Amino acid sequence: MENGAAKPVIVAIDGPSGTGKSSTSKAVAAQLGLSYLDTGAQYRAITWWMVSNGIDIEDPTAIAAVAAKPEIISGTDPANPTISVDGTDVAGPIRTQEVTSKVSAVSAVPEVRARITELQRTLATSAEYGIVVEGRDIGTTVLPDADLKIFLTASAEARAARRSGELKGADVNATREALIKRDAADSSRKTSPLAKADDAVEVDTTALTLPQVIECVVTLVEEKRAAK
Ligand SMILES: Nc1ncnc2c1ncn2[C@@H]1O[C@H](COP(=O)(O)OP(=O)(O)OP(=O)(O)O)[C@@H](O)[C@H]1O
Ligand SMILES: Nc1ccn([C@H]2C[C@H](O)[C@@H](COP(=O)(O)O)O2)c(=O)n1
Repeated sequence: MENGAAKPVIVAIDGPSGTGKSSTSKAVAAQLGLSYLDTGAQYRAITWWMVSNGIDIEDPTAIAAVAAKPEIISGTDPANPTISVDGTDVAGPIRTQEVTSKVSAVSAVPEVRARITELQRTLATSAEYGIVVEGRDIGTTVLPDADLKIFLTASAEARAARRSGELKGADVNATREALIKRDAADSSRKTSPLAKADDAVEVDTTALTLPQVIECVVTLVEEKRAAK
């Protein structure tokens, strides 16, 4: 891994669920010696905390009132990304069906977004060699001055097939409907919705293998680095 005197590079990778953001971002960051931040994990972590503390997920005012309480810490090593809430490792619990079904409602609350956005900007600006940050609003809101913005897409069918393979035997149609529902909620919220930045490079991953997507993004990052 060669970092030399390279200037830090900030890469924003956004897109709907199951388009390959986490797999691609982690691999690109590892290959180029950059930090990695999974912002979805942060929204899942705060959702897990709300559920664990009996906060009514249907009540945005109740969520807003306690949004500042949990201490969320993200580890940004792409070889070992971590996430903790008030000192507890929540990497497993944040992936449950319950958290997945509630995360869109919690992440739509402006006070939650303001809190998490601040954490994301702090991590991005402190990454010594640069960082790959993946999510839904990174290129549009969190890091509008990112050196490179990528927007990954894929057909709902391809995304559902990938997820069902991951969940071993999950029904593809039910998975597809759940993905579509979550994307619709994330795209239609008022504050900082899932959206492609005007200056993002769109990469349709439907017919690409994961190594092909990684290679494509690594090439784009290297071009940006060379031009810095
Ligand atoms: N191009 C690809 N071809 C085949 N499978 C892929 C491809 N990209 C990612 N995958 C697989 O699809 C699944 C979902 O990928 P990943 O978790 O990276 O997506 P994501 O966009 O981060 O999803 P989410 O937003 O829901 O967290 C994983 O099992 C991953 O290995
Ligand atoms: N920048 C982000 C990242 C994530 N979210 C919300 C919306 C997603 O449905 C949820 C979980 O993300 P995932 O783990 O599936 O990538 O978190 C967001 O609003 N903004």
